[in-house]
Amino acid sequence: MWRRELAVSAPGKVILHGEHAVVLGKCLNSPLLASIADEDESKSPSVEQLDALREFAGIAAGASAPESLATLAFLYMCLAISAKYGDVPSVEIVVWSELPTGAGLGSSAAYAVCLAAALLMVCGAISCPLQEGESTARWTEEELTLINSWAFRGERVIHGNPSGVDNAVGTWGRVPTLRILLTNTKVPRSTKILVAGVKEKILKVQFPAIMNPVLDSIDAISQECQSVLEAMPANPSPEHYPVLEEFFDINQHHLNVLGVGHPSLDRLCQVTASHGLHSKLTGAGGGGCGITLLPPDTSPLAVEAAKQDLCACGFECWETKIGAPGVTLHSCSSLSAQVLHALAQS
Ligand SMILES: Nc1ncnc2c1ncn2[C@@H]1O[C@H](COP(=O)(O)OP(=O)(O)OP(=O)(O)O)[C@@H](O)[C@H]1O
Ligand SMILES: C[C@@](O)(CCO)CC(=O)[O-]
Ligand SMILES: [Mg+2]
Repeated sequence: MWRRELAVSAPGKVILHGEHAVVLGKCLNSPLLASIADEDESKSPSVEQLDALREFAGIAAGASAPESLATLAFLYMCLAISAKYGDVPSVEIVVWSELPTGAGLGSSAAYAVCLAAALLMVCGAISCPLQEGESTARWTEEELTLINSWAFRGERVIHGNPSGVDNAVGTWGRVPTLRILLTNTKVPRSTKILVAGVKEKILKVQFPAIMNPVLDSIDAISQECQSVLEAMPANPSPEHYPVLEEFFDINQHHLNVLGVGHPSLDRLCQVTASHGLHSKLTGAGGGGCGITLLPPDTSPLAVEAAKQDLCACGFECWETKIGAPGVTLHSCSSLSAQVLHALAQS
């Protein structure tokens, strides 16, 4: 029997500005996202399709356990891709994530992007770009667009009403820009429920006039932040940062107004502020992760002290840079021992 082992990876994401506003039609100014809006089949899967799959898999309506949503997304993608491009051959799929799931870092989109790429490749809808002897390879722009559109549909299963931002980052990646501290409050939350809560709040009779200006302001912050980042040189100097820090502070307050804050995130912001650093939640909020901007002149001692205080709150933090390549195909022989070990345990 012909047998080949391949690995597909996709990055998670950190949203600087625009979470929630993007679901409500703001901030969609990137050509990547325009391609999502143009996607004819972006309304699928239908409610009926999902009901039928739930019945088939014995998953109760409204079930939100991670396994149920992951299974449903897999079943939908596998069947819909088979129906459109020809049968998915017999495959064994092992999934493992280095990202914390349900914490605001786009784990659901990374999962959907990897599944889309793997399923489309095994049924021949996209090529297998890895040549003999290569350790990694990426797909063509046209193939990435197809991967992204199927990942978006997978996201719809897990998340209900995704904007498409997370799967676009998982597919195309992002160039490195800023140094940040990424903190996981470890407070679990569901993106689906938080996004639905914001929608409900905005639709209340008296609220549109109150909430729409908040969304407009978040949109303006995203646009201004983009202008500042575009004007920044590769090695930015400290004077570019005060305005970015103010954007963080203002947006964090706005997100609290939308109802997606959490006491753990307030604590995170207070702790970092006591070391002169500015933070905001990232992703859907309600717990999960926060990001702290680290300007180039931040003293290493201040970063260390902030990390210690955050860990003392029971949080976990990493110093990192925003930026990663998008979905990538790897030969199994090139995977690190740590990844191979994790896959063997999955
Ligand atoms: N490695 C994985 N294996 C299986 N399912 C996964 C995996 N990673 C994520 N998921 C699915 O994604 C769900 C979490 O998605 P959710 O959108 O709530 O959080 P997130 O994507 O981590 O954060 P955000 O959407 O705010 O960036 C899980 O409940 C599970 O169904
Ligand atoms: C809250 C949200 O804006 C970001 C989740 O990472 C949802 C989305 O864009 O789909
Ligand atoms: Mg998600």
